Amino acid sequence: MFEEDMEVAIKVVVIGNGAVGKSSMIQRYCKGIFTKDYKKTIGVDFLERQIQINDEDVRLMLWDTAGQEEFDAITKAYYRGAQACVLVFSTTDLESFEAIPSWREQVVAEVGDIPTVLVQNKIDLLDTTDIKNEEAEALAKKLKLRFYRTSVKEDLNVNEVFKYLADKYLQRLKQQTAEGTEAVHSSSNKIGVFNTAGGSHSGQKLSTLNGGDVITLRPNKQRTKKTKSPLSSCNLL
Ligand SMILES: Nc1nc2c(ncn2[C@@H]2O[C@H](COP(=O)(O)OP(=O)(O)OP(=O)(O)O)[C@@H](O)[C@H]2O)c(=O)[nH]1
Repeated sequence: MFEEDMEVAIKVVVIGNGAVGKSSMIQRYCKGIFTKDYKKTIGVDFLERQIQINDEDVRLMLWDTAGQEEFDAITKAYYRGAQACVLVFSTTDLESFEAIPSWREQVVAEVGDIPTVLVQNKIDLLDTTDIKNEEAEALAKKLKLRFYRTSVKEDLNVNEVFKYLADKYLQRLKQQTAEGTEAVHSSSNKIGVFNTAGGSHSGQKLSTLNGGDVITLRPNKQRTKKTKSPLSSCNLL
């Protein structure tokens, strides 16, 4: 479907109140680890992982935004250019559940209706929850979002969340391609393909990564035919 040697890169923002497990989820997915310590995210972190969806190489760039209000101004800027979104609340934090509609509104206001999932994390602690299953499901239905229950601690359903998003994103991309849409977009909230040549993004300008104004499609000269370990492409930037 896509030209050979093209690589699809998707900027995914992981959003939700503080301490719901956003950083842990990204670490689990990209590095395969879980730590009990809570270290509040300051501003924004970014990890990446490469996966294959139907023989297509997809690079997921996972942006970890702080859930704390004091970082609002910084994190808002990082929504720009997001192409998929994980909205997370915690099984043990009713407020984080109640905050989901406003997080969703904020995302839609910044980047439009991008592929999004609703995630209830920490389901290993279901015994202590004040959030009823039916309520969570009703919210997902109301927001028209796929709903996953995860335990980052037990490594439950984390892969599924990101696979679903990548799938959904590719479907939309293919649909646009089939409709003859240009793959170069001038608006940050449209679907596009990043030029990922160069491997790590640390040298790139943030304006490009952030969905600055232009997302271009170019050959990725660094791509090899070798099969990579899924965890080998994780870089902490
Ligand atoms: N029991 C349990 N604890 C978890 C799970 N996921 C994360 N935690 C713990 O929850 C705490 C907060 O996790 P973080 O990943 O730092 O939360 P965050 O959402 O990134 O927090 P901010 O950076 O403040 O936005 C940590 O102590 C984690 O170890 C889980 O699935 N189960």
